[in-house]
Amino acid sequence: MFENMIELLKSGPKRKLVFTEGAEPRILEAASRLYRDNLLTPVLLGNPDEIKAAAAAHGQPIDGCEIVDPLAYPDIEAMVIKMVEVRKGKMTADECRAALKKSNYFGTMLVKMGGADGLLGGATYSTADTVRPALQIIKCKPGSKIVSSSFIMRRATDRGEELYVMADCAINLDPNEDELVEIVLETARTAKLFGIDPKVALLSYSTLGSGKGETVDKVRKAADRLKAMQLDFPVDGELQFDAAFSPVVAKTKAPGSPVAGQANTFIFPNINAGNIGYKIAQRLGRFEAFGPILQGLNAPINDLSRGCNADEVYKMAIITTALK
Ligand SMILES: CC(C)(COP(=O)(O)OP(=O)(O)OC[C@H]1O[C@@H](n2cnc3c(N)ncnc32)[C@H](O)[C@@H]1OP(=O)(O)O)[C@@H](O)C(=O)NCCC(=O)NCCS
Ligand SMILES: CC(=O)OP(=O)(O)O
Repeated sequence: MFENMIELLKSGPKRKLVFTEGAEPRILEAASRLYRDNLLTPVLLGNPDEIKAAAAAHGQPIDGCEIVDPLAYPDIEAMVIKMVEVRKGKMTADECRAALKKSNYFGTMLVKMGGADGLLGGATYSTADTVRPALQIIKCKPGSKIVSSSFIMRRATDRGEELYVMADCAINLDPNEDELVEIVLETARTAKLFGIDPKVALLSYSTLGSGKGETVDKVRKAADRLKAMQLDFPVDGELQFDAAFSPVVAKTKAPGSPVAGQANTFIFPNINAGNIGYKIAQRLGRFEAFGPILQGLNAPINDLSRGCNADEVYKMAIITTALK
């Protein structure tokens, strides 16, 4: 799954990736490995003395990394001026100056001003605190109305690698019908970037009318709209997870569906279902979970789960930088 991305990063000019939590041991381990493997130039944010002390304490050489201290940045006033302009009257210069003391806002502005190619944060920051500066400063790419997210779920088996996509498990709390349609289109695009041929199931507690309720209606209406589009991948819904996944159950619950029993891209009706669902697959099903990979954003900025390990940071850094 990573071979093409690694090849791309090794062969092209070195891209710079900002890490907002520069002194965090998992970040230091991943940054050291990313530089050693000649994949990218890590930009570690924080106090240089603290970062160097943490790197030494954990035996991580970081000679190839850049260290930038938001509290001692020489061009901070230019950054404040740009941030006030981008926030369009929503933040004063003093508010921007205060926000830029924090590495989540500083790192996002560094990307906005072209000082780095992308950003990866969230090893200690919550998702909301990692993503909010990106929503406010980087904003949606042309043609997108919302930023959403997906997880690539991977598990090695005797028969090779199992790959699935799950969305939106991290950003939109309760997407409406329009937002669900956009999440499906963006998630199918993400699936293709990872070499997955998407077969998309819009999940619910009901299969094709077996249950009733407003949330079922929302999912079915979104699925009906998608089915009416000329898409180059199959979509169906509303489907329960067993009907979407199991060919045996699909025969009973959704015979004739182009997706039921073979879905590989699962769209949840809300963030409760999505976040719980992907973590169950990760912890009970022993899937590796790569994400949340942000979709619809104007620059490559990604979040980590606070439960991530150094290897997951390493892989998310590759994904973030390669997908620029
Ligand atoms: C993403 C999130 C932080 C945004 O919430 P928020 O900061 O309260 O949002 P606000 O309504 O104040 O909006 C802040 C800005 O972001 C924009 N925004 C909010 N949600 C957005 C979305 N889904 N897509 C694009 N822009 C969005 C708003 O338009 C606003 O922009 P503006 O300030 O330029 O007008 C919130 O939806 C959230 O907490 N999501 C769940 C995160 C989480 O806990 N996940 C579970 C663990 S992964
Ligand atoms: C994606 C996610 O759930 O993040 P965290 O575990 O940090 O809340």
